Amino acid sequence: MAHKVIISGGGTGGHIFPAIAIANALKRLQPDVEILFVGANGRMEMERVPAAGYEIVGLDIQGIDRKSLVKNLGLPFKMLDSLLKARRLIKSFKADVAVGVGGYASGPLLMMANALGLPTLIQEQNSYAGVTNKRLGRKASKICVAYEGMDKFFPAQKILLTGNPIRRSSVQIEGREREGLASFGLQEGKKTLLVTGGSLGAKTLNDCVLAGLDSFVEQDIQVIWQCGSYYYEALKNTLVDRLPANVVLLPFLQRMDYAYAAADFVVSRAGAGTISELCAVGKPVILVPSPNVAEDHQTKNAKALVSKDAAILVSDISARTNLVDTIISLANDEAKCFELSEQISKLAMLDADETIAKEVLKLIR
Ligand SMILES: CC(=O)N[C@H]1[C@@H](OP(=O)(O)OP(=O)(O)OC[C@H]2O[C@@H](n3ccc(=O)[nH]c3=O)[C@H](O)[C@@H]2O)O[C@H](CO)[C@@H](O)[C@@H]1O
Repeated sequence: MAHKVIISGGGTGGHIFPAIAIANALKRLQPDVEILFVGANGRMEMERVPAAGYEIVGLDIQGIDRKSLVKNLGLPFKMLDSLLKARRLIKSFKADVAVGVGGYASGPLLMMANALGLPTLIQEQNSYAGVTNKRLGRKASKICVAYEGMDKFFPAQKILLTGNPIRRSSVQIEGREREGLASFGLQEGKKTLLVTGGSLGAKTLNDCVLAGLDSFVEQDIQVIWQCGSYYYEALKNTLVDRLPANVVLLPFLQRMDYAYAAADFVVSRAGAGTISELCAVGKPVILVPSPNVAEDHQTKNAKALVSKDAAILVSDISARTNLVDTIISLANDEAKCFELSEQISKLAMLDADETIAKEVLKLIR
């Protein structure tokens, strides 16, 4: 009989894309495996997962709103409702195993899977585990992590250092530079910078790029500027008639492989998935960690690289004064670019998707 795997979680690309990478690897290893995704209604996974060819069911669950306590009043009811729906889903799908990748839906789904005695696997992308994953870790059968030292958060005997699963298509850049540049309408032979604010975009990076446009023109640096869907319209309107020809402004990059292939160097938030991809493509990067994430985990992600001379860190608070200068000095420092590229490549863990998929299948057996 075909094995049945439930994969739950989402909220942002940082949780969704690893989940899809695990699903793809499961399918490669065992083509008749049946996979059901469980996400949170209204969140990005409800679009991205079907686009990747998988079925998804949504739970009515949300995170704690730290700004408005009133909005949290309904949370216990939503949690209860989600737990009951998770129970129905696990039973009707006849799941053999549940995988949690973090994000709102993985809490109730994995809690219920544990209560029903199903084996569970957690994939923690960051170098710092959040509250939900720490709690789920106590009962999980296996915990796949991407950074060393995670026994601070999880029982050591359950941990497996696998790296973050990445979509293989997003890092296949060999021989694609010309195609990548052409897809953005950019020229060959010029320095090209990719700016990415993670799956949602980043206001600090957008403000810095906006302020640096004249400098980039002056330095003849081409820019692929992924600003995030939320910020796109306002930026497009601000820049109407004055977006330099060497700058391409986009809300979201459908082809990360093209962007990575075209770029000589990168400025990025320090989301765990983007970092894992940057290790795989070996591009020099300046990381500007988001200060708006739980336990400041992006700074910890970034420092794990900086401690190995594999990235430059500019804090969010100093970015408005320092980032453009740091970009320009890196653009003109070939030796530094070379060193960063060498060091970051050493951290690549390319088979995380299959290693994790094998662990999932082992739990069934
Ligand atoms: C604000 C926030 O909560 N950020 C978190 C979120 O980041 P975020 O959702 O930004 O995720 P990551 O940086 O980990 O990964 C982004 C993913 O989106 C893809 N991508 C991105 C931009 C684009 O235009 N096109 C595209 O396809 C990238 O290729 C990558 O696979 O999850 C990460 C993993 O748990 C965390 O480390 C981050 O702190």
